[in-house]
Amino acid sequence: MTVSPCAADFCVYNRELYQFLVAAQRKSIKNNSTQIASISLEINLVDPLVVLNKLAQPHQLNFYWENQSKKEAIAAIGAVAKLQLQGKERFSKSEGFIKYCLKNIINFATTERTFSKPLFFCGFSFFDINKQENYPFPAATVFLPRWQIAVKEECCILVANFSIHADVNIEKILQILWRKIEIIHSWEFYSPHQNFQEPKFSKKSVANPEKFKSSVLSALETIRSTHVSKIVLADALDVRSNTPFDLFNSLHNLRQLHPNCYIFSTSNGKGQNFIGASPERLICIHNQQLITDALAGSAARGKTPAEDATNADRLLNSEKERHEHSLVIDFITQRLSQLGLLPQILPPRLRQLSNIQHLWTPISAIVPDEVHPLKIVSQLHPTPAVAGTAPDAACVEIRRYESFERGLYAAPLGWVDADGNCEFIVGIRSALIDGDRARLYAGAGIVAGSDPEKELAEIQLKLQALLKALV
Ligand SMILES: C=C(O[C@H]1C=CC=C(C(=O)O)[C@@H]1O)C(=O)O
Repeated sequence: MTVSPCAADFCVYNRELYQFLVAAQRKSIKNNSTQIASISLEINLVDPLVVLNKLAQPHQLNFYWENQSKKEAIAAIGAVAKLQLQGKERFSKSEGFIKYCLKNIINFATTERTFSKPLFFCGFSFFDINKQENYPFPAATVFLPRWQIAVKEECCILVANFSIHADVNIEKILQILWRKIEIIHSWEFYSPHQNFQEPKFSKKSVANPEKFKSSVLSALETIRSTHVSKIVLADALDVRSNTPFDLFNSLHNLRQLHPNCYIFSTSNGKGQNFIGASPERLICIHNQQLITDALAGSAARGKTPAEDATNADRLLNSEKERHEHSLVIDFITQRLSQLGLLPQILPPRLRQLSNIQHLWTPISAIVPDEVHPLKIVSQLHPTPAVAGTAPDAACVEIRRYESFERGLYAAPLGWVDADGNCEFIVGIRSALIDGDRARLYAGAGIVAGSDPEKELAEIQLKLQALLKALV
């Protein structure tokens, strides 16, 4: 067996770690409560997606997150603590659960680097309650993973979380830890291959194109005759493959095809996964500095630089697209102000993706200590970018027009740490994968002046970008 320099360094920690775990066990016995020992170590550089692929078991919860522009990727595998629930109070109950867990976490950190603390991974559904009885994900899932492997700018940190109580064997925990690091290090030079095969799928739109266009016409009538000024209508595409979908290769394709989107995946521990490549950040808080995106209003990328510039120009100057966009800015600034924050609207710009471009206005604010990230998530979700205006009334229309359960589509997905840092995206451009079946989702904002034909084309463009990655 070859011992890498990094592995040799770990022996230095062995004694300290042993003492740390013994102290955690004493505390657990004294308080008559389970403690969570969270150990963070810098390890050799591995690709978290490779670790996810090799380590994750279908019966475990897991989570994958990647942002190439920030040089960040995280894989979270297994759960030492989890909460799954539904209902109106799902955000506040999730916040309570995280705070409760944090009281029992004791940290052993050998590094102060980014992602050296345990993160709580969260996945919410669009609605408080999923009406489809057998929808495979609950309306809220929060978990503290057993293994968290994160890369930030070429530095790889492993966080291992262990439940400690009177009966655990400390020597065995250390053995499990060192053995796991050894295994993870053996994947150091492993990199996935790009794998764009000719699709062998059968495809079926859940609502056929004619039905979608007629829903747009009805939505326009609602907009004309009521106080609802925007409704985001989505469509779902069901795809069936000859063989089970390969999650790992699909995620790898997504990150190749959409380098400036957030690549994500979350599993329910029962074999179903929800994956995607989202351009939309709901909130990111780093050292109390919050940033959120107003993202709405779309145009295709051009096939030539000249066509691209014309499309961009048309988008920037379209009254209809700017109105659709401004509804999102107004809502976000209003909701942040209601929380006592002072939102600053940054200059508008374009968010240009591989196949589509959007109007984009980042909004920033400082978050006081007492405002938990999930409070902000609950205030912002759903924004008019994915629901409409006013969101509550628009949601009633969405339930009326869409024949499928949105589930995790267009809902908050992300992580929170103990210091109030977090990042949540909106789960758009996404798919629910179940063996050889996938359901792909995409939506478009309908406002006065929307053309059913163009809205359908926008949705198809979004679905195609996702479909291309699935293998
Ligand atoms: C609801 C989706 O996109 C939203 C985000 C950006 C642009 C949008 C639009 O122009 O309609 C949508 O509001 C989706 O892709 O499923």
